[in-house]
Amino acid sequence: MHYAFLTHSNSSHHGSFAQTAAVSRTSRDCEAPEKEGQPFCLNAVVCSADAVKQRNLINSETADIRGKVTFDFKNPEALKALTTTLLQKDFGLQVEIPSNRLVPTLPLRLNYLLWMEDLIHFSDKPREKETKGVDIGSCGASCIYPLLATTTNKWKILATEIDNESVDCARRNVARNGLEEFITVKHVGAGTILKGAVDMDHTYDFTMCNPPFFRSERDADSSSKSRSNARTLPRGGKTGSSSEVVVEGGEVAFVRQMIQESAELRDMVRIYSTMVGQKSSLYVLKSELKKAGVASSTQTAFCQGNVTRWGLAWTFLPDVSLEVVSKKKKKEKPPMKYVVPVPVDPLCYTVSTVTSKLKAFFTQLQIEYKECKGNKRSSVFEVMAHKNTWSHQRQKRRQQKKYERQQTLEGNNSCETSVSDSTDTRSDLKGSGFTLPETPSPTLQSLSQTGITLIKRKGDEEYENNNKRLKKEEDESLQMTDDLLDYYNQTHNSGSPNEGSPQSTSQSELYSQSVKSGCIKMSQNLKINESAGDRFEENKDDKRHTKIVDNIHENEDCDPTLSPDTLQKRDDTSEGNSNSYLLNALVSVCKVGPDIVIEMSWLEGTHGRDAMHQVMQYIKNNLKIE
Ligand SMILES: C[S@@+](CC[C@H](N)C(=O)[O-])C[C@H]1O[C@@H](n2cnc3c(N)ncnc32)[C@H](O)[C@@H]1O
Repeated sequence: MHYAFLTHSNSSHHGSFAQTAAVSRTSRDCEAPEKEGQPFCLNAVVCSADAVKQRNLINSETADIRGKVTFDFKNPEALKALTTTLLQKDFGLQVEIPSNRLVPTLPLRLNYLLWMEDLIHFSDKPREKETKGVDIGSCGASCIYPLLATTTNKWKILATEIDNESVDCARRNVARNGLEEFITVKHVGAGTILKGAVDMDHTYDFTMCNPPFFRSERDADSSSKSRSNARTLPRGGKTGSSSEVVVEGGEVAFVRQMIQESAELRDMVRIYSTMVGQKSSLYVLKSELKKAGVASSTQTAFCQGNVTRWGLAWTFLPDVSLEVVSKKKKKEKPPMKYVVPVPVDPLCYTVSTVTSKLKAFFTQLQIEYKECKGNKRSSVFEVMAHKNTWSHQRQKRRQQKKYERQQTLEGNNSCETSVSDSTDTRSDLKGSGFTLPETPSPTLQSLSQTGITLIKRKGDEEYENNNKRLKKEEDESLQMTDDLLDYYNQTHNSGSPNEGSPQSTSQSELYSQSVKSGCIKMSQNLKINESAGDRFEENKDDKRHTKIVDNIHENEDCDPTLSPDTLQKRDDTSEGNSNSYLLNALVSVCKVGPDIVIEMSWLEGTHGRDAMHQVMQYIKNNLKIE
């Protein structure tokens, strides 16, 4: 007989619970594909379940026609025997569970504890201090959370419970495992959740709670009509007394009271948390948290097989950033990495030097940043950008130069037809007989932006070469624009361009021809790159290609003669509104062996990961340590 054991595979920094943890499925379930987004992977750890057999968990009547024996998950006695067997086998715990009490399913309990571990870890609690927590009103008869938490982490737990019978049984379970030094079981009155439970002379690292979810016996009955039709019936049998799972007002009322009491206790506890049984409750409770004025909060989903529960945590301490924990876990793709090159003076090659440079860039680019962590070996920031300040850098610089030049001219020249801006220059030039191509530069601009920052793909030589050539040609052509303007300004200031010398005509013709041929070449290149892009995207990501093409069109509208301000305004308006982030990412600077590595993990943003790539490119281009 083989059982599928769940192994936690996506968590945890300390690697505790890396051991096989619990059984929750039959071997038949094990063959079923995992649910999408499920944070656990089912490692089919094959184990001989002699102990399970010995305790008659296997109902031979449930053997199918091929003689395959299955586990009877509907049978509360079988569930109880399974849980106690696993606690013994995997954690060395001897646990008694009375027949009329809740049988804890281990994967869910472990999920919650692992999340708690992560929260504590990221809350930067000093390592040397022992971890003290409270298992509020949910120690139950088994005292499951305190037993697991102390066995695996040596945390000290105050476990509270209102039910007399459960309190007695929980105390026996603690004593049976010799854990009195770590766990205190406290009998509390029903009217209080936190205030009457915690010791006012102490501070705690966390509180946790698996509250009664239901407001009535009827709700608790899985076969009742109150259950939505969209939900499949639970596979497991019902265990537990109504006093354990039912509370007036259901979980929302229970947790609401908990939040209100936490607002009074505030900093006495670093992180408050609770499990939530229904997703709909989360929305209500999150607004309660807002009302209570918490400093930060986070939520997560515990997915195990068919059952999903949610975790909600909050803090009143401003230095505990819970959002970062959930965001860190949310990131689906590996972070972007950049190994900072060693400078001439290796003494400057430190995390703090790189960190200060990054802070300066963020300030310069108007990217908000919040330092989450900082020490000699690493620093972590959460960065938020509302607008794109890093694109069009070259264009903006060039525009700025032109402006400055024109301003100098205006200062020097009282001529009526002085150049006021590049658009005027264009029309003046037209009138003057110079042939300025109608809109050469939009194409160039579009190439500048699409070709360089958007079309670029790793590893495709043809692509890289095209981009390099585009960049070179663009530089040349734009340089010519500047030269032409210079030339025009010179001739214009010294008289009418119509009176230009043969030299001026030949220069303008030369210019016009080169720009034209540049444009033709570039449109060809654009096509080449587009088709290379097509090939690249064919089996990959159609959206990406659409995006490239969209950007080409968007950029074709771009007038190179726009003022730097107008350019910026255009960036601002095209890049989303003030309520949404264009980019929200985590940036870290870490010492990894001899290297200093900058990592960027995308969290969210209206422009996807492109914005993060662009900011990283900006850093690469500009980071000079000396
Ligand atoms: C859903 S059970 C959870 C039991 C156990 N922690 C587990 O996860 O299996 C909820 C428990 O909270 C207890 N409880 C309900 N209200 C309480 C309160 N105000 N203070 C303390 N315990 C309470 C119930 O008696 C019950 O044992």
